[in-house]
Amino acid sequence: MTEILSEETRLRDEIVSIGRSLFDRCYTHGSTGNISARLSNGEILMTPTDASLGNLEGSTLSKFSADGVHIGGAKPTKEAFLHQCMYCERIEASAVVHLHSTNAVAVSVIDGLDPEDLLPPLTAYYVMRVGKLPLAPYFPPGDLALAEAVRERAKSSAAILLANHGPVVAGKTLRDAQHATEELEETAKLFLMLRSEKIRPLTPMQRNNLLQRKN
Ligand SMILES: O=C(CO)COP(=O)(O)O
Ligand SMILES: [Zn+2]
Repeated sequence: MTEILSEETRLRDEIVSIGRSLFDRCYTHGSTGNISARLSNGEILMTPTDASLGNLEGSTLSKFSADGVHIGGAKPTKEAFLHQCMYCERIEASAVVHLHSTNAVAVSVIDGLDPEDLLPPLTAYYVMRVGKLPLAPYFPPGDLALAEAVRERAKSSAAILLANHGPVVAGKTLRDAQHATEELEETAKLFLMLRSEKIRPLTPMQRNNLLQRKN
């Protein structure tokens, strides 16, 4: 019991500090984005709806039971079901980060990219932290159909880009999810910078080699 309580306290603190760090560095703005963390007993902490990630309070985070019932804290993010769908499909995950990071959102509105894998393997860290980035079709924020579209794609990818909206990323830890989301955003920025250049992404062999190592 004491162990669970201290794990929960640590995760509450970490959600607050990661939210502040992402917000302060403009990875999301206003009241956009949400963060969640799954405890080892299956309970899930989530950021409240309409909260700024720059200004969260550990004590008011929303809490869900392992079977998905809201059992405490403020009214949860409208994307609660989307986070739950990620956890259902990514059994290794104990954290999910969703942002409206500008460059990733820009990529999410470009027509004609491969919806199974939007970005080329520009760098080793992109392959190591993100790997593959499918597009989920547009549905309004908080719509159950959006969460279902994400669930489908989460079977084969821990990072998904929501069309005309933003990225959602699952990680083994909050730090992993944060770092993967940042890597995704920076790679989207590089991709946009290089759109008119002739580029030389990593080769399939270089990519596969990294995917086997993963660290
Ligand atoms: O990013 C968001 C919706 O997609 C923010 O919604 P919430 O304020 O409900 O978390
Ligand atoms: Zn959103």
